[in-house]
Amino acid sequence: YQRIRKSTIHRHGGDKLCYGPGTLPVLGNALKFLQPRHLLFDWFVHCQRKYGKETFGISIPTLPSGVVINDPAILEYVLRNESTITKGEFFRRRSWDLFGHGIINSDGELWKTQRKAGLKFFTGANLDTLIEDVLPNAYMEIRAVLLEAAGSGQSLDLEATLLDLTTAVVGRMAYDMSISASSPFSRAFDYASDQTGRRFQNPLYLITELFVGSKFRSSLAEVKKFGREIVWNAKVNRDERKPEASFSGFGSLVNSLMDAFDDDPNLTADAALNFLSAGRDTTAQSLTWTFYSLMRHPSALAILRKEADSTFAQSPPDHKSDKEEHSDTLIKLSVANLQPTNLPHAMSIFNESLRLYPPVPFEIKQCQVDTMLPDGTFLPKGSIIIWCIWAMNRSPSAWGDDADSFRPERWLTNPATSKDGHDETAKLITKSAFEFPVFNGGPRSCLGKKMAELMACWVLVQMWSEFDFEEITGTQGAEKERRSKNSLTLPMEGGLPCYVRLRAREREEEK
Ligand code: HEM
Repeated sequence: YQRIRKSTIHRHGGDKLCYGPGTLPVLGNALKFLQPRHLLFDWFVHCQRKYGKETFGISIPTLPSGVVINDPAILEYVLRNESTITKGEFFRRRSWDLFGHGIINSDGELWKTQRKAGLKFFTGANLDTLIEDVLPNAYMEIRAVLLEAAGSGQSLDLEATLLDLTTAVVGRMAYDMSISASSPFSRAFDYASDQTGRRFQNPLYLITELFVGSKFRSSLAEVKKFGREIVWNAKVNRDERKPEASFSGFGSLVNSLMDAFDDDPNLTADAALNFLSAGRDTTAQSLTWTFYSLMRHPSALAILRKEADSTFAQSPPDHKSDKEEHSDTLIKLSVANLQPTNLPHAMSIFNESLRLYPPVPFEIKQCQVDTMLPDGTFLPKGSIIIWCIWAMNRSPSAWGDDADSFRPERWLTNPATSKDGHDETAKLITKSAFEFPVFNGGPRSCLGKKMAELMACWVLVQMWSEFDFEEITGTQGAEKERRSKNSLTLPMEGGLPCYVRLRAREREEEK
């Protein structure tokens, strides 16, 4: 009896482990996982509301048994025990083809080496370069597209535009390369990411891919080819001793990675691709959902603009030409003036959007040894632990009865008292990484959190100061809550088609 008990998930103290609603006798939760992604999110939210913080079991035939956790204290335990509760084989097998030896996929020494190389990259000096040089230059390209759309009245896909921006920024910062979001690599990466995400929902993916996997395989080949190009480009730069190919500024990440891996091209290529994918998709998607939220909540937009206008008093930009230097055209922003103390309302809007639409909506870890969670749930070696950030972030016990509503004020100590909702004494509330796990927590917390927050504030201030965006609704289902399409992250299904106009303030002045 003891042997059987040690090989199954159970609760100490005699409490029975619950299983999610709709669990079937033999199939377990397999059918739930085959559903479209938004229905799976709904199911996790339903479970969260039914069981609160209680851990519950999940079972899918052919897969290791597992539990879903919902309690920040248990999540903290899981994330802090990185040496025994790791990414593991379950995750690695599914994402190997895309992420290979990269940081997202690795544990132990391989992970530590990449983490150290990454830490060298996210320095204060590099963040200054990002905000004062790389981001303004990359933005001038997409600003030209926005001005053209505003002039012609043509719609554009704002998600694609924001992805262009983050791809260009991460490409320049990390690899000193111009990368375009519409390149064959980017399209291949997008498809491969979608298919990799599906592997986590389909226990029979190995069989399915035998029949319908050829596009996936060619996309993976394209992605790997691009990884080799990054390394080749870095080597050329180093051999030519370009002054910027050093350990600070442009391209410094790939230099640190090559150094860490003794110039091994395969390891460096995998590592480089992982940083690119970790940084550009998540940031573009977080901005897309934030713009979407602002278009649907004009009062929050008014507060954002009030804060930006009063913090960065400026003359309206000259729209006549899109060829000027960014220094003549854009609001001058530095890392120091993009801090949350300076822009609490902008950060509250970004956080609230990240809460409702977390770019990494699920996480999975695997126990490398028999594990006892703090609530007495026993997990034999090999069990998986899942947490659904999408559902945790909508928990009424953690966020109140209005957890489903977009309400940036919940992030402020001094919720708006003035008539227009903008309060200059407001301060941003901080939450622990375990209560608000959008950037993960513990030793594997996101390395790019500060970079993402700075980019978000910069883009929100700059773009909304100059432009108005109007979501195109009326197409099928567009007026309803938008959904995410399948992926490892949270792209919007159908993108975010919008009309762009010069901000009304400027239009009024022009009349
Ligand atoms: C809003 C934007 C972002 C969000 C929501 C986000 C979220 C996350 C999450 C949840 C993880 C943990 C993933 C896992 O272990 O399964 C992570 C890890 C990571 N993120 Fe981010 N991220 C963002 C932006 C960035 C940026 C801009 C970069 C860099 C350019 C970056 C680099 C990384 C790296 C390197 C890791 C791996 C850390 C490790 O395993 O030690 N992230 N991020």
